[in-house]
Amino acid sequence: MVLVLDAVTKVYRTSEGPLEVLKGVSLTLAPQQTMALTGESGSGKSTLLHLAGGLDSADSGVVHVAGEDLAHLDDKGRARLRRGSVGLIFQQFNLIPSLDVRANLAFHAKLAERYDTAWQAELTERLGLGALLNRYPEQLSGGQQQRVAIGRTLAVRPKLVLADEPTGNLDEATGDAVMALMLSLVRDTGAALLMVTHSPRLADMLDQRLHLRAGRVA
Ligand SMILES: Nc1ncnc2c1ncn2[C@@H]1O[C@H](COP(=O)(O)OP(=O)(O)OP(=O)(O)O)[C@@H](O)[C@H]1O
Repeated sequence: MVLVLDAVTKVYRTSEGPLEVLKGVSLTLAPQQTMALTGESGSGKSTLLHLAGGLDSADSGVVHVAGEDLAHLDDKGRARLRRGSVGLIFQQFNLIPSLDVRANLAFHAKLAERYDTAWQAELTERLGLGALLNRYPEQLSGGQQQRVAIGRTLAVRPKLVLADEPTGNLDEATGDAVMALMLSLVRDTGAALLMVTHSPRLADMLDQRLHLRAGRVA
């Protein structure tokens, strides 16, 4: 399994007192499996994604990513996992403004020492970025920026891709095109995908759906 969550709980401390956001969530994701995470606003979807990506830690329960128990990793270990095994794609594209498209695309792969010229060229072509390599993020449309963000993530060939409303900032036609590209690339690399979405239509494009209701699997 690429991702295992077992009886995971998460409580946020707020000024109004403790807020129990995840109340014992379990799921497993095998290589090449794609899963949509749906649920109302506030049901805990992003929190779950952050725990799976080692961006935050659970209060109880087990989170295993690519065979590693996150509770046994220190900050350095979690950072290593995020660089190598886990790819994150967010609604905001989070490109580096001072780097051109070519350098943005290569950034994570170089950090992780996984830069592969042939794969980089294939990603550039399949994402339709060949003519844009010398541009800077501010000179790109939203759909183009998200294609760069997807290429940057998949350049590393992560085992697990975590995506939070990856097409949430795009119009429907652009979003659908970006989604189709992301799915075909994820499937070709054999990665598993966990994607938060509000859209039942987008959820239907994935193999499975997990619905959260008030911090529990519904
Ligand atoms: N760092 C935090 N501190 C306190 N409360 C938080 C924090 N992050 C999230 N919350 C609260 O936890 C609950 C779940 O948030 P989360 O972002 O996981 O929901 P979501 O299902 O992803 O929602 P949306 O669909 O609106 O993005 C919400 O009530 C939110 O206000």
